[in-house]
Amino acid sequence: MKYISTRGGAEALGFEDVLLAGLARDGGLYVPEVWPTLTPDTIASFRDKPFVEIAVEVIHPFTGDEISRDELRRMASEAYATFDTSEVTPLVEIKPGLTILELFHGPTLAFKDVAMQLLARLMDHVLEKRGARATIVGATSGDTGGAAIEAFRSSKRVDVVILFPKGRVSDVQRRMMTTPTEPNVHAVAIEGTFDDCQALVKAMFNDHAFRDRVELSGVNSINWARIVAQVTYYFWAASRIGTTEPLSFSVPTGNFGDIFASYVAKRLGLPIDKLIIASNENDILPRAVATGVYAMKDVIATSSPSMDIQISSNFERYLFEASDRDADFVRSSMTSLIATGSFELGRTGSRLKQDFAAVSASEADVADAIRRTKTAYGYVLDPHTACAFVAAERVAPAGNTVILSTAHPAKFPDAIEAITGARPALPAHQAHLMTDAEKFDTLPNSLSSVQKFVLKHCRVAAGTPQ
Ligand SMILES: Cc1ncc(COP(=O)(O)O)c(C=O)c1O
Ligand SMILES: N[C@@H](CCOP(=O)(O)O)C(=O)O
Repeated sequence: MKYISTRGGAEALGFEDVLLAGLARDGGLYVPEVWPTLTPDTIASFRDKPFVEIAVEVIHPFTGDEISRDELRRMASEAYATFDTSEVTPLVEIKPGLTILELFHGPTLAFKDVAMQLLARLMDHVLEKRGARATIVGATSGDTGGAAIEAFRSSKRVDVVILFPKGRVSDVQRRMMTTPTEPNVHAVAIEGTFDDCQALVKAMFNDHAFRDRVELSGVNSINWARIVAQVTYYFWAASRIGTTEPLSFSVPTGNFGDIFASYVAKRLGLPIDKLIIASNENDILPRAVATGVYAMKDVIATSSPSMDIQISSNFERYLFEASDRDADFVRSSMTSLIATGSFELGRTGSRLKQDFAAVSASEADVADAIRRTKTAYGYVLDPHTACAFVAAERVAPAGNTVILSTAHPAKFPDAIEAITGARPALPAHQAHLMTDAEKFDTLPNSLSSVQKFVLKHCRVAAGTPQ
């Protein structure tokens, strides 16, 4: 299996190289040269398989022979043993036809653990094989950072620097990044927004001398392996719901990673009815679907901070597909976005409307949904999941709809307490979190400052022997 860049100007790479590369050298995102498919019989056989086996079947077509099924199975088994349930991502039917897919049973209580726990094992495996080392620089609006630090904190071959927007993540999210004490993990508060953090990361990838010097790698969903590992739970959900009718999925959306994973599941052959993009008040995607123009506004701080995003990285992967793989169109759209803050979707706009429905949930909608589901079903949604609940109520067709629950409500205790009057407790394994000492640096939104920090802290640049 080879991967090509959405901007058409980078060398095609195999899975292991794409895993380590993160962003393509022309600034684009990697996608498979050819989409694999799973047969209806294979998909039907998932009904009797545990999560790990489904993951192996879904991921292996993307790794090809570079990673054997047995190696993949071993790594997936280890990764998902860190979850608090053998089901990994259990389903809860709250009313007939409406099911919550709980993706928050991993160590940092958000859906990021599903991919990150596997990604860390895959990266260590490949680096070990090559006798190499890597420096990961990641951007987070709250959850990717904690998941990455947790997954890589015992890695001997990887240093991790995570940039988060100062004052714009919850206390629990921040502490998951700032309390680990291992010397290879570093959290940095940036004086800016998540979009600024993500732009800094992309700028470091596009500075080839820097990139090569630190062996830069990425764990944001710009990394193809993140997307692939997130495709697994769409198949898992369908296998457990067990209907032959296509399902609809309502997906809380920020960086367009998880919803793009649902699109990949559909391309692989999973029968899907409607894919619903659920945004908070940062409604760039619903506006793009409605108007055919992708136009940035200032970011608004909401009770679902992880989705306070304007530049949805993975939308580029979708544009590439919807334009029938027109790399020139993708490149000029991305150039226009950076230069002017917007671009016209052109003919991809009608495809977007066919492929997705999109809803923006206001803060009042979110609070109302959290109160109503608590009263009606005794179920407390986190604010991100509540956006997906609101979206499903508005546009889901008849039939079975799955709402992706991307975080545990205890990650956002202040927001939940303000809405319901009750403060959700952290699970026992995180009970120490709010009293542990914190360690982090604060930097301005400046590429040179962040690069200096990375150079100072990463072992590759320091010349530590392999
Ligand atoms: C809790 C939570 N829900 C939803 C999202 C949105 O996911 P994506 O960025 O893949 O669209 C995020 C951030 O990525 C998140 O942390
Ligand atoms: N919501 C994310 C933002 C980064 O998304 P990613 O999926 O590209 O890593 C976060 O919580 O950090």
